[in-house]
Amino acid sequence: MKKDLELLEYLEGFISENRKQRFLDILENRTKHFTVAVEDVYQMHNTSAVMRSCEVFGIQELNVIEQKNSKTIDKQIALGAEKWVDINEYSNNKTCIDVLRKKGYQIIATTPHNESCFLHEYDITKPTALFFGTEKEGLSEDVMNNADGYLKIPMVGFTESLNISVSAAIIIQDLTNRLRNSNIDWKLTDDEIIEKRLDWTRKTIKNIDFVESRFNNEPK
Ligand SMILES: C[S@@+](CC[C@H](N)C(=O)[O-])C[C@H]1O[C@@H](n2cnc3c(N)ncnc32)[C@H](O)[C@@H]1O
Repeated sequence: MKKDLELLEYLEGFISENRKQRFLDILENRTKHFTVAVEDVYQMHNTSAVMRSCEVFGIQELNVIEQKNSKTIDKQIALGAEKWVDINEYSNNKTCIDVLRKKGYQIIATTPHNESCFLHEYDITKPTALFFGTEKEGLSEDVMNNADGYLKIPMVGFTESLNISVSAAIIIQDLTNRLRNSNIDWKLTDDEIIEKRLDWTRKTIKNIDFVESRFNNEPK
């Protein structure tokens, strides 16, 4: 971590004060208390729109399960969000569930069908991984059967469901808003903040490889 801090200090010399401050301000609002997982969402624009909502509302990690398709991100829809959100990719839904459980998340399947919990009644105390499914089939049986709970946005119209990215935006906005107004310890740790500052600063400097090699070759 000491070396990371020295490197960060060095690299921050190559970006503006405004940029540095913007990173700090945004990181103040980032959280890993909630994470989002999308399962086999073959339409790239939907995954990209979900990622954009994660970025805008401060969710730092997006988990992408792709058992059937290869490309997941449409950069024209993501509008650069892919640069600031961490994407964890999985080729298997069970692995994704296992990894997230080990990290301490409860697995919550979002679904228009199951009425076990309405969005506004959801207890936000525990770290939660929110799973979203495809337009046609929704979430797989694997995820539905392994979930610790189900979450539903109440609907009063004729149509059976919302679009995945619309439902993700509604759920993420509601839950992160409640989180920010709670006493829950939801912020990134100091070490996580340093790691992201380093990552984002690296992504901002054009000739980063050259700049970093100069730091590494300097006598310490
Ligand atoms: C178009 S819906 C899938 C509909 C699919 N025919 C089904 O039976 O689940 C796509 C995804 O959006 C989310 N979703 C849609 N409407 C929702 C609602 N009212 N509450 C919670 N999630 C919803 C779920 O993650 C769902 O898997």
